[in-house]
Amino acid sequence: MMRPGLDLRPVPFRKMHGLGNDFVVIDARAGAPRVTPALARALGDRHFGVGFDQLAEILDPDRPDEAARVVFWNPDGGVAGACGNATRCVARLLMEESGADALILRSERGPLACRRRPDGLIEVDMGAPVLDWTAIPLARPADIDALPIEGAPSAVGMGNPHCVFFVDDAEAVALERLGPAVERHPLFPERTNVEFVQVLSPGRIRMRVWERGAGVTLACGSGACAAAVAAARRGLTGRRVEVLLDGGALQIDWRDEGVVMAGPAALVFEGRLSPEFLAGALGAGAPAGAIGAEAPSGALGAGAPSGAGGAA
Ligand SMILES: N[C@@H](CCC[C@H](N)C(=O)O)C(=O)O
Repeated sequence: MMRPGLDLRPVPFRKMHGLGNDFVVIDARAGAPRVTPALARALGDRHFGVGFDQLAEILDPDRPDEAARVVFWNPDGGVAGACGNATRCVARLLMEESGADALILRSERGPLACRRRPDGLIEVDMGAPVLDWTAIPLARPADIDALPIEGAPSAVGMGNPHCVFFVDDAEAVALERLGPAVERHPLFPERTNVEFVQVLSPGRIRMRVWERGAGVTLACGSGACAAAVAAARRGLTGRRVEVLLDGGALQIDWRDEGVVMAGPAALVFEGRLSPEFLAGALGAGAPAGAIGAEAPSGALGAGAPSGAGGAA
């Protein structure tokens, strides 16, 4: 039921995916109202909302050489510092909009150079891996190539934390049981994404993933980058690998300039969030500048990072 006197307008959105890692994309450029943690949680509900693994919010750039800023929300209402698959989706949209074959997006972790390859795949330089325990972050000093956790996983940061286990058979891993336990392991003060990796050959790995703030997903771009870095550091693979995920394959190349990921980006549908849904999602109201605010001002709404234990 809509609150009396609340004037909400439908909010356009797109549904996209990269290898089945699915996203709602909201364009909040040009002073359009901002996403709030409450909206992200309501919209992320696959029964009462639209459902997504992440919500990508596109914002105006603050540098002339960049196309846009992008904020990634998890369905728990927290903000993630990186999302490789959603970065490709946003890059595809903005390349189609501008006609360019290359552009720079900025996320919480910094600039991300994106380009469309001749084979149609979208390539993103995800930046250098974070290998310093304080920055991943870990709660205390530890060997990042053999953490003091059963199974001796690796820790790698890609703008978000990842805990990578090497296993003999990725299909046999009890992801739904182990994922949530490792996500909240005390060694990871901001929680962590969890990857289980089976090395198939020096150029190919199989990976299954449990995402922080989202659960089991069909693919994770930053996780594939982290897994490739962890495997190469252990000498199990070269620096160029194909990563086989439940939703398909990503190509990862750990170069001097950064970890470069290539994969598809698909548009599924476009829609509009109804005023009725927005009123229910926003409950007692939204802050100025946010979707559902009665007098949008363009002010930035801020969500707590998923790592800070969820959003307000
Ligand atoms: N699906 C993403 C990663 C999403 C972020 C993650 N859940 C987090 O909280 O860090 C990807 O493709 O990288």
